[in-house]
Amino acid sequence: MPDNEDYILQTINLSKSFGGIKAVNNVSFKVKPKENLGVIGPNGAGKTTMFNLITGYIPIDSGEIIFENNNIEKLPARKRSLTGISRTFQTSQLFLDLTIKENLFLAANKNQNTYNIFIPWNKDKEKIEKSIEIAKEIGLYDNFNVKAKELPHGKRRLLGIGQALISDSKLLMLDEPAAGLPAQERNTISKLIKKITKELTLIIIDHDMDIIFDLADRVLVMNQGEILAIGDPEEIQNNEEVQRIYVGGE
Ligand SMILES: Nc1ncnc2c1ncn2[C@@H]1O[C@H](COP(=O)(O)OP(=O)(O)OP(=O)(O)O)[C@@H](O)[C@H]1O
Repeated sequence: MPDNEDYILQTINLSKSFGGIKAVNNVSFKVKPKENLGVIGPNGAGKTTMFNLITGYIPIDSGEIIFENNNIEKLPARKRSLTGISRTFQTSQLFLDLTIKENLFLAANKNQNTYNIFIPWNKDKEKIEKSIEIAKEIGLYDNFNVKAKELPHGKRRLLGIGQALISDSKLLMLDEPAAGLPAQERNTISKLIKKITKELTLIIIDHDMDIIFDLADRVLVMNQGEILAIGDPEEIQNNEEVQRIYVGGE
């Protein structure tokens, strides 16, 4: 059995109910450093709730979350993000009236105070350079001074990923980054994710199996709050129980 040190993230019997619904029920899994873990499952399976529990956006009912050998389940969301966990949301969290430059700069400053809007642009050379570097990485440097609201949907998603990336995250958690985008843009996002996660650990939720099977080293399948299966992409594609829950589905 490998030591805990071999894992960047571990959940142990993680559970959360909403009223009578067991949204996440005794979920235990481990993620290795730099691994890409895909998370799939039908609507309502508990995928986003699991993200919310790991990132601290909602409190757990019971269980443990261990990140780099430290229990983090009692830390508030902001402190978890400071340990190196960052995420995107299904719906955009951008400041639409601000430019790409400003959105990235604010995200870079979240260590001081979650999105401190009073930090003047031009005062922090290091963070400006980081914002430029990330804008180039996500392919948006040409739009650096364009307001987020003027960007098409696909570019907004890229900016959301840029915001998550800018804070030196070790574990990047992406919740349906390509949902609702046309095939070509999904492809662009998928390529970008592949490029940026070479040195990072990734957990990605998506309904697009092409994206998941292309990016993931392992795939975790959730159903009705529980883990139905976890394994390498081929194993999961051939798993009869997994096939059954998708029959007539997505
Ligand atoms: N804040 C909440 N209050 C009440 N019920 C909730 C809440 N959040 C989630 N649920 C319920 O918990 C269950 C799991 O929902 P969750 O959003 O985690 O599923 P999901 O797998 O992410 O689904 P989708 O693929 O549609 O995003 C569902 O039955 C959902 O209705």
